[in-house]
Amino acid sequence: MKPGILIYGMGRMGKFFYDFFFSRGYDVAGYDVVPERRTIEEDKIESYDVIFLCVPMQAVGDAIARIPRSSALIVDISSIKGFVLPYLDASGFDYLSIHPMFGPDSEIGLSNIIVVKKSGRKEEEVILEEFRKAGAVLSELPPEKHDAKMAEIQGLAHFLLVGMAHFLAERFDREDLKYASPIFATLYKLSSRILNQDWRMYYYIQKNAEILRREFIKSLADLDAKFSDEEKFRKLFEELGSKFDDYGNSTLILDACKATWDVSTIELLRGYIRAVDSLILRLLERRTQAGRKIALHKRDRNEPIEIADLEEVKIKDLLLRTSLNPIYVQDIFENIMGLTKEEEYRVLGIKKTLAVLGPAGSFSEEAALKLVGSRLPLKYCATTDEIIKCVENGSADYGLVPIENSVNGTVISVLDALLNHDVEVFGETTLEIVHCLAARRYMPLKEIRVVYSHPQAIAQCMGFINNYLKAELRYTSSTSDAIALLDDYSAAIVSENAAKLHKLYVLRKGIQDAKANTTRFYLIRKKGSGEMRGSITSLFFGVEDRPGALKDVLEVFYRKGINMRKLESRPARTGLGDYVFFVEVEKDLSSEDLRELRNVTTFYHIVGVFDRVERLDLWG
Ligand SMILES: NC(=O)C1=CN([C@@H]2O[C@H](COP(=O)(O)OP(=O)(O)OC[C@H]3O[C@@H](n4cnc5c(N)ncnc54)[C@H](O)[C@@H]3O)[C@@H](O)[C@H]2O)C=CC1
Ligand SMILES: O=C(O)C(=O)Cc1ccc(O)cc1
Repeated sequence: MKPGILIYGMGRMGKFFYDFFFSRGYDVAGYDVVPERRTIEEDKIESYDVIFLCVPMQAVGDAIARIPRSSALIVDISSIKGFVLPYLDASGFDYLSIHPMFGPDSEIGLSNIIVVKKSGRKEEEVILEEFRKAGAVLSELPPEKHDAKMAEIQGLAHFLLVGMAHFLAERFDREDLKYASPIFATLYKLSSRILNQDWRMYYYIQKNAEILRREFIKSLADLDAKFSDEEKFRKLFEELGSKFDDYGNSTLILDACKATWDVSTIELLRGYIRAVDSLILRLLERRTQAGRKIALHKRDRNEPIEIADLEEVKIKDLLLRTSLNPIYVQDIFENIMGLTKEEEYRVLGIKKTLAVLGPAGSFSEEAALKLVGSRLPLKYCATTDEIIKCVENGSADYGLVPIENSVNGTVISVLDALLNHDVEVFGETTLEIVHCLAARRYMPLKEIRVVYSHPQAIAQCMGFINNYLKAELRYTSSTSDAIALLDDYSAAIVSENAAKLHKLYVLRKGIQDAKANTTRFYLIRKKGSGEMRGSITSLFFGVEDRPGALKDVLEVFYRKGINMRKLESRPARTGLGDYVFFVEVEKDLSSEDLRELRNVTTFYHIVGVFDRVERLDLWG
């Protein structure tokens, strides 16, 4: 069970952690002295398992005194521990003290988090693991060492930046930025970033750095002397250069380079866009490079290369942080993730494909994505016969074929093809079929003049059509044809997946008459390409043309207490009245079962032994 999380103090960091946990599916609430920032009132605080204390450092004593006593775990995120831990120690609460080494507008996945004190509570590990999963690097420092390190890391850095701004304030103005170099522009931006935040936190950071700051000022004076002497200067550069050698090719510099431009004319704006595009390209290369490393790392640990749920969370996270059109942003990032994944498949030598009934946006694709996330390239086929042939001839490793629908019954063509091709069933999955009425724009139902769709989809939605629409019905041979024909006064009946893919507006969802409309799919592979294992067996068999022949077979199942889930008869194609039977039984048939079957059939052919599959195991 995920712990319920209360954010106490909904300012900059509070809002950050609220969004962070919210997008990961936690029950999160916010409380603040400012009533408009609250999502709950004070009397509900007690019901949360974890309280993130996100008030300013000077308010910690007061805040902790006001929090109703409970068994909640407090999480302290303050910048300087010496000022706040005494209050937490005296409070009687269990607490976890961490220092997120990033501001609210930074990326947690590129950041460090220092763990300063742990209480040993189990909620602690859940939270820390969530940070790790997001990509943060966790390290540990006890409180005193933490504060000493922060004097160096933040105290000195902020001092230098504010010092530079202070010194230049009278002699430098914005206009001069047109002369800026990348290094200057970066420093200038960092000073502005600090100076435009609440001064109190920076004051506490400096208060913690007072002694070090004095030492630093003294060392600057010594340095001045070294800077005036060529030999001393050379020596200093060489010594320090060999110690500080992590320069790399920082994108901060790349960013600052063009960001100093005064982008007021159209030519400069065009140039600016070119620079941004090239920056995006460099970043995409880096993302792919990182993906490549992750893929190799995961292969060594025998882990699946991508977890689809994690991608969804990543995209949700991004959408929370932008006011750009979410449909485009989602699309762009799905593509970016696809790009990285393609690279991962390439480095790992994964060429496996899963053949499904296309085109993109089909129900079959939806079922496939449930099984493989986007870990496996899909091959879109025009017919189920094509899928089965692709699997048989090796041009696809796996296939997904619909075997029955709760409304329309067995898919006969698939059944027949399974008997006649060298493929085997190694799993099954089901998909709830939900039809949507979708259009190119939002419109009231009465404005729709034409509805396009596949005859089967229209047949499944006649109740809704008769009750709510006054539109002409036009049949198309596929969902994509229906979508291609749309204009501003027509709608199409399509899956939600297809509506999303084609950026259509979903006017109504779930318009099918039978509210439980489920399709069952078989996962197939080339015959003999894997172990046959599972609790369900599918088989064809033939019987002699005499009374009671089928009964004898069914009796074998009956006698052995083997439950039958499906029975179909198909013409044997050897003459009128000759039949082949297809059954699914709930057992992995033993050699003894098969021996008995042999006695009562003219032939039998096992198509598969399998279980229900939730995720397709790529490494198996
Ligand atoms: N801003 C930053 O870059 C970072 C801040 N931190 C730490 O995070 C903590 C919070 O900082 P920010 O989010 O920047 O502050 P902030 O000033 O943006 O937000 C503080 C929030 O707490 C509320 N508040 C004040 N007193 C309160 C009280 N007694 N009870 C309830 N709510 C109260 C305020 O109304 C405000 O909404 C500080 O301990 C800071 O050192 C840590 C890392 C980075
Ligand atoms: O972005 C930076 O470099 C910061 O320094 C932001 C920051 C401010 C306060 C903290 O306690 C941690 C990080």
